[in-house]
Amino acid sequence: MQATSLKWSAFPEVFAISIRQKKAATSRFVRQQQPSRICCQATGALAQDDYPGVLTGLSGTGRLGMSPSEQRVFDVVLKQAAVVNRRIQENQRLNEDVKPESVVPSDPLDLLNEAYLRCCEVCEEYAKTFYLGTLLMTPDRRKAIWAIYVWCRRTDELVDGPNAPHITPSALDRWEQRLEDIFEGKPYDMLDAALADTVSKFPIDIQPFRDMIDGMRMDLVKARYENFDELYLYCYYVAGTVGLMSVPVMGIAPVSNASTESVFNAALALGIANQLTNILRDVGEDARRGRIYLPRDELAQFGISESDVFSGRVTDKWRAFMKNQIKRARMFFDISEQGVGELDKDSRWPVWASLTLYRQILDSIEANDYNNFTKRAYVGKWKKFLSLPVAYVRAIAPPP
Ligand SMILES: CC(C)=CCC/C(C)=C/CC/C(C)=C/CC/C(C)=C/[C@@H]1[C@@H](COP(=O)(O)OP(=O)(O)O)[C@]1(C)CC/C=C(\C)CC/C=C(\C)CCC=C(C)C
Repeated sequence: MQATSLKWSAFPEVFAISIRQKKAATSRFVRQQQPSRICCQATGALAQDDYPGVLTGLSGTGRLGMSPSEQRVFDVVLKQAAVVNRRIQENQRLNEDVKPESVVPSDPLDLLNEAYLRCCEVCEEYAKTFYLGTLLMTPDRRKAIWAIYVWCRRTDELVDGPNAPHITPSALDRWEQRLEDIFEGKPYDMLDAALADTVSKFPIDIQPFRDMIDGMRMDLVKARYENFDELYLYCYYVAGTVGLMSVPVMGIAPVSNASTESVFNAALALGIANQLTNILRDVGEDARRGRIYLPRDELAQFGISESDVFSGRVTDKWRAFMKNQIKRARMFFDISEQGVGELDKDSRWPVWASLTLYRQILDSIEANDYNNFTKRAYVGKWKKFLSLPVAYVRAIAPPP
């Protein structure tokens, strides 16, 4: 495919992204109608015993003992689960066996076809492994995931892309207005049109999208995190939201007995785990941009100052600090693993694949003797390649 460049007319100053070139619900969710059982993620401490909520996983303890950030996020999780549960009830009332209908009408000139094709190309270009995983999903689902991916990528590029220095809060306000328009069925461009179509077909709520934009706002003004609670909120904004956006599309296995809330909770945990891993991998790179995405109080507990982070020396204190951070990221991966098997069977492979690959980055940081200042932790091609069949085997196992 040939490389072309697509400028966004609405945001010419923001960035250009390079591209190589109804029915009611589309997912069938069968839920156990029982009170929500959500884990709370006690964010302050690091020892396993100090995480009363985290390790209870899918049968956790609700609001009790939650930090302010957790409560904020917990409310969004409940709202997302309610949206999905409402759709299930509607479907049951209609007594329909709802089957996904092709989101692409048969008209060969249809712009929607083209819109999804572009989303597909962006996804293939920027996230090859993940793109391969999506090919296993049903056509409707993969198109929807591509559309969500593209919106997330564009949002992230606003603060991380080449035009990031020119981004102002008002540009983000305009981006949010555009989001509202998408949800009202008034897309601004082709890529927006794909998302507008997606959100009209799947029970997806706007809140995680708004929250991701809030995360970008946060990134514009904030370069330090006092404690893990602050960092947790940031991770939710920029990555936990992705999990919440994805579950309504991926669907929950009809044979699953887990509550909708617990599956959303696992998805949230996977986003947090991925973002924490990203942060730990990129400490040196971020420091060179004057940023430290590490809890300041925990650095202090280990006798590490800001200037130590900027000087980038791997000391025993640093190794000890990093061990704890890696342990926390792994806990979030562990929670998320409990939810993957509950997803619809066609959706599990890309999730297992991305989970396995991201998790291995933590191993690679350890293998680099915790030098995340000058050595980039990465998963080699062969390891990546081998992870795919392993993920596949896990994906075909029935829900626990
Ligand atoms: C199947 C699957 C993995 C679906 C998610 C697809 C999707 C919509 C991805 C959007 C990713 C994106 C562009 C997010 C923007 C913000 C951002 C950059 C977040 C970081 C991702 C990695 O980014 P980057 O490309 O910069 O990384 P590299 O430097 O190239 O390594 C994040 C770290 C967050 C990504 C978060 C997720 C993919 C959430 C995953 C959770 C689910 C899919 C839910 C699964 C469900 C259960 C029940 C566990």
